[in-house]
Amino acid sequence: MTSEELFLQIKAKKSYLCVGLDTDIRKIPQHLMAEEDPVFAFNKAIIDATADCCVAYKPNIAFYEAQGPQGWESLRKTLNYIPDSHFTIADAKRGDIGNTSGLYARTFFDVAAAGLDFDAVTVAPYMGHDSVEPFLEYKTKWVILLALTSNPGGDDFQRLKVDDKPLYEHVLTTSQNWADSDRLMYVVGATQADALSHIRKIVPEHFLLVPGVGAQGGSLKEVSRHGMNKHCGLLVNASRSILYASSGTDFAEKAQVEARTVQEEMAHYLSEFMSPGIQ
Ligand SMILES: O=c1ccn([C@@H]2O[C@H](COP(=O)(O)O)[C@@H](O)[C@H]2O)c(=O)[nH]1
Repeated sequence: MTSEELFLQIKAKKSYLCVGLDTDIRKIPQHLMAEEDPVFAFNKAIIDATADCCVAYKPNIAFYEAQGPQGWESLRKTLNYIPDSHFTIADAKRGDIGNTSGLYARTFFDVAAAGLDFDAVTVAPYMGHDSVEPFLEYKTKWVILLALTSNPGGDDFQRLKVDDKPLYEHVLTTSQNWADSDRLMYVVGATQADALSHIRKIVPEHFLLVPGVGAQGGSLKEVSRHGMNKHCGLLVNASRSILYASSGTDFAEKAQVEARTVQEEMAHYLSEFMSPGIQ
């Protein structure tokens, strides 16, 4: 999917919500455990309930890998079920020496390899340009580099000063010099909203993937105020607050209510903070 197509979806739905499919087999409502593939049954119901409210889905690969071969199969079925209109992100946080990164890229981008065809994958930047290039070789795909993450330990290294600038700033500026840097997005945690205005000056056009609203307590309003650009430029992720809004048979209904509430708030911010605003 191109960024123009993504922006069209954002405008049509008045939403920049990414639903995180962090499906924990231990949290799936009991009645689904009798299904042949409980994880897929859960995801299917969540996708049916939330597709109108969001523009992207982000399965976190850890939740599927932890289930072994069955988990990879649930992931493949889930990805195939997501409507083509939605941007898909493999939150895998990969990155290794070049030839190994090449295999990670194949895993998530080449349908003939592992049966997966994501639009984007999250990548850790700290092994440098040759660890990221193999992902960027897929010319229709996106790489989402970790810049300033939402967790408390994110500050341990990412805000350390190197040549008077925080390390995350070097990630942003150095990666801008790489080939195909127009197909980079960046992860910035919602809990790091104080840094967003500064980050926007460094990468004014790029999309930011912003996890950390909902369960982690980040403010959607502050993220939108400081992070939005004229093409919205934000994908704000919520996982647990939507997936586990209820643990009963009404889980999908409650997930829809939660996703709709976030979408309505987003519609408001698109009018307020996106210049010239959305009609
Ligand atoms: O900085 C980061 C990078 C990734 N994540 C991931 O996003 C979701 C957040 O889940 P919630 O339940 O909405 O808190 C999860 O998959 C994380 O691994 C992040 O939180 N922060």
